[in-house]
Amino acid sequence: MNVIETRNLTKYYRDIRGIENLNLSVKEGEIFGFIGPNGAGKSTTIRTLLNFIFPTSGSAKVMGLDIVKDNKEIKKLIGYIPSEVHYYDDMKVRDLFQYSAKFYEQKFEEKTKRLAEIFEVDMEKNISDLSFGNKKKVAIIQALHHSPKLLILDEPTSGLDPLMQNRFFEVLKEENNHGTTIFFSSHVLNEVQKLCHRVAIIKDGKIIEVEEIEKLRKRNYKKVTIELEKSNMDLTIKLDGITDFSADNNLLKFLFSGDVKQLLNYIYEINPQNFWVEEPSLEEIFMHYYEKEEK
Ligand SMILES: Nc1ncnc2c1ncn2[C@@H]1O[C@H](COP(=O)(O)OP(=O)(O)OP(=O)(O)O)[C@@H](O)[C@H]1O
Repeated sequence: MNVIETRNLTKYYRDIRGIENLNLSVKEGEIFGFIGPNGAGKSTTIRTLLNFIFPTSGSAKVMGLDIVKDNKEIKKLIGYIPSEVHYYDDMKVRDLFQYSAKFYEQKFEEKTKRLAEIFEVDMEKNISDLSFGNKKKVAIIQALHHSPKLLILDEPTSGLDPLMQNRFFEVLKEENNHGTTIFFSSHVLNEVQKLCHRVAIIKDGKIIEVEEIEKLRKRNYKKVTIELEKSNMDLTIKLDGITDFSADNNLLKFLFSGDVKQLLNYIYEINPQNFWVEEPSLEEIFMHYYEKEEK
C-alpha cells in the first residue's frame, strides 16, 4: 500500500511556482528521503499534503485519505515536524505536551517522558526560555509521542547538534522497526543516506529522480584524481564518460562512468605522478545530477 500518493500535484503561489505535476508514491514501512536545494518545493509539497495550503491542481492521498476532504482525520494519524518551529511562549513544556495529548484518544505519558530523557528536554522549563534547538526537540517529541503510523518531517535536523542528530536517527530507526513510515525532507543528501531506503530528488518544483539509496550508490561512478608532474592546463581529455571535470594546477579531478580499461590507458598516457580512484559520496553523485539537469 502507498501511504503517500500524489497525482500531478501542483501549487502556484499566484504566479510563483511552488510545485508542478508532482507524482510521488511512498510505500508503507519505508523511510523516504525528499531531497532538493533551497526553493525546490519540499516545504510546499509537505504543507500541501498537510492541507496548510490548497493545491492549485492535482490531488493526493495520505493513508488512503484525500488531503483536502479528509485532512482532519489525516492529522490524527500522522506526526509532523515543521522546518520552523513556532510556539506560544508562555507555557511550560509539560503543559504543552498535556495540551497536545487532548487531541488523541490514547495515553502516552510514558513515551513522552522517555523521549524527553533521550533528547534531554527539561519539561519544567518555559518554552520561551528554550534555545532554537531545544524548541526543535520539543517539536520532535510532539511528533513522536503518540506513535503515529506516518511521520512527515520537514528538515527535522536543522538546529540539532551532532549528538542529538544521532539520537534522533536512532529513535527514527526504532519507530520504523515498529512499522512507522517516514517521509523526510532535507537538502543534505549525506544526512538521509544513512537512514533512507529510497530518495526522490526535487528541483524547480519537479521530481527529477526517484531511486533506491543502494542503487544510487552503485551507479558505478568513480571519483578520479590525477596528480601531474607539472601543471598542464592545455590537456585535452579524449575519454568518454567524464563529468564534473576540473583542473587546478597539477591536479585533475573528475567523475568517471565509462570503460575502466580506457581510463587506465589514459592515466598511463598522461604519465601522472600519482592518482586516486575512489567511490564518490552520494553528495557528489547528486551534484552531478543537478549539473546534468541544468544543461
Ligand atoms: N508563501 C509563499 N508565497 C510565495 N511564494 C512562495 C511561498 N512559499 C514558497 N514560495 C516559493 O515556492 C518555491 C518553493 O519553495 P519551498 O519553500 O517549497 O522550497 P523548499 O524546497 O522547501 O526550500 P528550502 O530548502 O529553502 O526550505 C520557491 O520559489 C519559493 O519562493
